[in-house]
Formats: sequence, structure tokens, C-alpha cells
Amino acid sequence: MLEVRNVTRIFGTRAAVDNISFTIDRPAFVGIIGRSGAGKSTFLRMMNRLTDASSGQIMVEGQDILSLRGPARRAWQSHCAMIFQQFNLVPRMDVASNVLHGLLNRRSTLATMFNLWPRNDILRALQILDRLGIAEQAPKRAEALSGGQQQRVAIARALMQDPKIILADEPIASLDPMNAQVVMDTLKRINIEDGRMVIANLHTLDTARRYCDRVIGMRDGRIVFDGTPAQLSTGVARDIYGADASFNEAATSTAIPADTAADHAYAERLLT
Ligand SMILES: Nc1ncnc2c1ncn2[C@@H]1O[C@H](COP(=O)(O)OP(=O)(O)OP(=O)(O)O)[C@@H](O)[C@H]1O
Repeated sequence: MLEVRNVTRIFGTRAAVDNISFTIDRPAFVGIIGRSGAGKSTFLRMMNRLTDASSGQIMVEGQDILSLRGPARRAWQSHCAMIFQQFNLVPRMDVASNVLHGLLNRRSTLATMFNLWPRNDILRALQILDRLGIAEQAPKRAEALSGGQQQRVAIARALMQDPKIILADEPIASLDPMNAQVVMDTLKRINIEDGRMVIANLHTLDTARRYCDRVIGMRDGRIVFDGTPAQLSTGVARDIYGADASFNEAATSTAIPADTAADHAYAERLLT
């Protein structure tokens, strides 16, 4: 389904991504982990053709997507939707219009400028919002929503493109643990129910272990691990993150310790 062959991206004299190769043969949920600067974002941006590669090929259904130009490149970008850490919504625009903007590549600029959308597209946007549990937010401005809701709007916008692959660049890095879970559950559902491949850059090991079928570990632009979550032992993680013996997994965790006594006290205060 996807074959990455010897892909490199050089900035100045330094390789941000250094000759990486791997194959994904089914619509899996793939996590890419590694410390800051490992090359994770650069790789996703090459997949989506936001950044050019210096060399290599990315084959999808027999076509090298790195060689696409003009309309063919734009068509690929709409089959390969991207979700960002900061959601990248238009804050003052309503939620439904933000979702409809997923069709931007396929619409005339004029129609988009005047916010003129065919009825069928509007209905589809509302159906997608409903599926993600946020239909009632459709008329609100995006900026009025919580971070978790905004990220679900961004996922809805991606689904509007009907993509084969969803690329997510640190999709939960700006969210609290509860919202992070809702967003990851949503991505997992889309992966399983729709059969869309998801490739997500993740900064926490526990998230990679919980949601991914496969984990790729990057360090200094290279792939240093490629395996299942079960193979991702603390020792392997230490290699990926380049940490010494004092490496502590909790430092890469999003989990908050449960403090039930404090929760009960808080609930009681609210009730009185
Ligand atoms: N446009 C650019 N110009 C120059 N150097 C860049 C550019 N983009 C990325 N780099 C460099 O490439 C390397 C890899 O960066 P990249 O953002 O891909 O890493 P990352 O693993 O995604 O890290 P983070 O989690 O912090 O985003 C870094 O050293 C970064 O400084």
C-alpha cells in the first residue's frame, strides 16, 4: 500500500531525514516516535508534499508521489489529509464551514470566498460532525470550542476530503489527557471502521503502545526501531530517545495520577 524507499531530506548540510525505508502493506495505525528534532514532522510533510524530499521515492499504489507536480500533487494532498498539533482551523469561522474547507482543493476560489456550498456537501459535513459527536457545535465559531473539540473538527475537515491516509502531526500534544484520549479514540475508530491508514507522530510512549499496530522509532533522522507495541520495551525506548540509564518512561507519559479523594471533595463542593 505504501513503500518508502531511501527517502532523505537535507537542510543546509544536515539530514533531517536520513535515508529511511519501510513498507506498510495494509491500512494500519502507525505511530512515529522519537525525541524533538528526530525528523518526524519532516517525514510527514514530505508524505503530504508540503516539503520536498532531497532524494528517494514514496510509492503509493505503484506511483511515486514525490514526483507529482501541479494538479496531480494537489490531488494527492486531498487523498492524504493532515492534522496538526494546533488544529489549524479558521478561528472566527463557524465549525461547519471549517469542515467544508476540507474540500478547498476541489472547489473554485470564488465559491469558497462567498461560502457557497452545495446542499449535499453541507449535509455530508453535518453527518461527519454527528459521527464524531460534535454536531451541535456546527453553528459555533471554531474559537469557542475546547481544544479536544477543535481537534475533532480538524479530523472532520480531514474526513471531508475522503482521504486514503490520515497524517497526524502530534495531534494530542496540546490537549489534556481526557481530550487526548477522545481524539486518539476518534482516530482509531476511523482507522478501523473506514479502513483508512493513520500515520501519527506521537510524543508519548504510552499512547503509541495503546493505539498503534506498528511503531517506528526515529533518532537523528534515521529509523532505529520498527516493530509492534509489544516489542517496544523500556530498553528499546531508551535507544530511541537517546537517554541514559536514568531514562524514565513516565517523563514521556500523558497519564495523570488518579486522585479520587480530591475528585470527591471537588464534586461535593460543586454539589453544595
Ligand atoms: N525548514 C527547515 N529549515 C531548516 N532546518 C529544518 C527545517 N525543518 C526542520 N529542520 C530541522 O530538521 C530536523 C528535524 O526536524 P523535525 O521538525 O522534522 O523533527 P521532529 O522529530 O518532528 O521534532 P519535533 O517533535 O520537535 O517537531 C531538526 O534539526 C530541525 O531543526
